[in-house]
Amino acid sequence: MTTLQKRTHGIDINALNREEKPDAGKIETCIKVENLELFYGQKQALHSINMEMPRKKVTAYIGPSGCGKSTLLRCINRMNDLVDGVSIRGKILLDGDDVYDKSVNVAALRRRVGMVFQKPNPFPKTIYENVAYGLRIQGINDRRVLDEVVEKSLRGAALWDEVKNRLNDNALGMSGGQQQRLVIARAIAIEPEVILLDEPASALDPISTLKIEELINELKEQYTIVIVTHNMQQAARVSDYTAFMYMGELIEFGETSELFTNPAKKQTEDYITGRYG
Ligand SMILES: Nc1ncnc2c1ncn2[C@@H]1O[C@H](COP(=O)(O)OP(=O)(O)OP(=O)(O)O)[C@@H](O)[C@H]1O
Repeated sequence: MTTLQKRTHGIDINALNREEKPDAGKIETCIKVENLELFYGQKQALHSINMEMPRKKVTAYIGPSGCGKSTLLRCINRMNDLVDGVSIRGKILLDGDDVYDKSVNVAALRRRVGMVFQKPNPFPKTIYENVAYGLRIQGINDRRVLDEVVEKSLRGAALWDEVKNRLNDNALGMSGGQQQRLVIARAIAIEPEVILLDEPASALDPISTLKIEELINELKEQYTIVIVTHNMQQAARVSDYTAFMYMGELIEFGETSELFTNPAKKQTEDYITGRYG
């Protein structure tokens, strides 16, 4: 083991040296970021970001507080459009089409790119209606269709067995970890292509965190996942690719196993070995 590996703060390097490299097989780009710059008013929060996130893989954004991780994540489904005074230059291509193109229907984009936030945000409705919500607003009210989607989505979010006998209970009565999986079920019910997770486990206890991490591992069979996390161990455990950001710049992007064991940049090494951040 190299000195660097010893210093990577408990990150299980052996787990990273997976036999199956993420690049085994064909890698297709799902999301391509080209020269992306973002300003909050006069303040520049993202500086010429370029990266390609592979399809059906997990990409993690890491970096110290305020480096722009959430800002970059929120560009992918244009959540930043809702912030006053934001201006954005550059492109984000989803399957080759620029999400910032004038012709893009933002509601349709957000159906393709679901999002889960740090704090679970179920609606004050039943468990069933939380999951059915996205279909209902598309005008789908056929009970058989809804039943099927609700069950499939709750199974997909590893929650079905825990809630199948209480689907009509209010979702606000669930534990935080269950609520977060419910919100993931709500996101997958409308069959998005991409799921954005903004620190999805930071408000949860260790067991719920583990469940979310296992779930992420299962979800990448079907979805392209981008996750913001403060927790480097979590990035190392759940992601195939990692982007290290610092002060609005993308410092390094690559396979997680490579970035954590053999970072190309001194700044990345300093961060993952805990010298700053
Ligand atoms: N709505 C906003 N208006 C103005 N400035 C903002 C806004 N949101 C974020 N910023 C600023 O943009 C920069 C990047 O913030 P962002 O939240 O993207 O960073 P982050 O890496 O996700 O941080 P954290 O890990 O603390 O959540 C920070 O300087 C922040 O203060």
